[in-house]
Amino acid sequence: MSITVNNITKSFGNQKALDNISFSINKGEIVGFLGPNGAGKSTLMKILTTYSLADEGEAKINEFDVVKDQKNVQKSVGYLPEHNPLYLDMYVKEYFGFNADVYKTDKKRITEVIEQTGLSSEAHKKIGQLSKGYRQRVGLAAALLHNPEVLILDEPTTGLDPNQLLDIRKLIKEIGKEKTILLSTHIMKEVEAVCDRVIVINKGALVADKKLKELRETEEQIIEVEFDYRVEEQLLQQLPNVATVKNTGGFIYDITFNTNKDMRPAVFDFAHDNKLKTLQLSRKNKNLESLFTELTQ
Ligand SMILES: Nc1ncnc2c1ncn2[C@@H]1O[C@H](COP(=O)(O)OP(=O)(O)OP(=O)(O)O)[C@@H](O)[C@H]1O
Repeated sequence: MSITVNNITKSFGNQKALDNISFSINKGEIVGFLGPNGAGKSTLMKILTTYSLADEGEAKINEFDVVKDQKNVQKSVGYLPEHNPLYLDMYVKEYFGFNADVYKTDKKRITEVIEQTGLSSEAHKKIGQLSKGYRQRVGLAAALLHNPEVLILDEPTTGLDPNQLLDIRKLIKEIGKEKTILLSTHIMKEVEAVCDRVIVINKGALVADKKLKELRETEEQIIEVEFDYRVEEQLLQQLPNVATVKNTGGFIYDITFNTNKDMRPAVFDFAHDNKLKTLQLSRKNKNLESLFTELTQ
């Protein structure tokens, strides 16, 4: 296992920031750690990277205990903290040189990470002169410098413009081909774009741990249909697997089904059997964003 979290609990005063959290992450997975503000994401990430201690439970990175074997944990993990603290007066290369000295890393890695994170054109500049997207790249490069197997990224795309956001997501996905990644975010779309699996926490408790594929399969299906005539909603309720029926205006209906099976043919046959004409018929999947809202409400 690359990351193991066993019954971790952490309180600040009488507030429980983490309440008995457990999960494990296999080598090579890219996992989204999703939760609203104050859910406890950063707190757990600080515990995993040895910056903070849990009150109860245990956690391991690459089988090294985060309390008993801190040095090996720090060697195994690269961490991009929230707000990406950087020395703005340093030149990019100078900053990596400084980090390489602190972590006793081979300086050859500097050129490698500059290339890997697409920083070549900016490497001669001061960090303070860089755009936010490039500063994120510097943070990522610094986390990669000692070539760790596991990366822990705390909200790596917050505050980026849409283009920078896409670039950084692409870069993380690329890096994820070689590393295990746990990245925190508020945004379900980000998880969809980058991750294979999502762990959702809310108010310190784990509320979901699913592969994206599974989540998509459990989604409800909504069929939007327009007939040429009014239909009693009760009649539509008789279709198999119907959860709800809603008239959304005119002769248009949103029918929600609790099944993965494509229900468009059943709706089409229903219209035919009831001597109705189908003017339009489309399937909409309940999006993952609304699923997140439900889980964290
Ligand atoms: N050092 C601290 N002292 C007191 N309370 C803290 C401390 N660190 C975190 N907390 C509290 O613990 C809870 C969890 O905070 P945490 O920063 O882990 O949430 P988060 O999910 O990372 O939120 P965000 O998405 O806003 O960054 C919050 O209520 C926060 O105020």
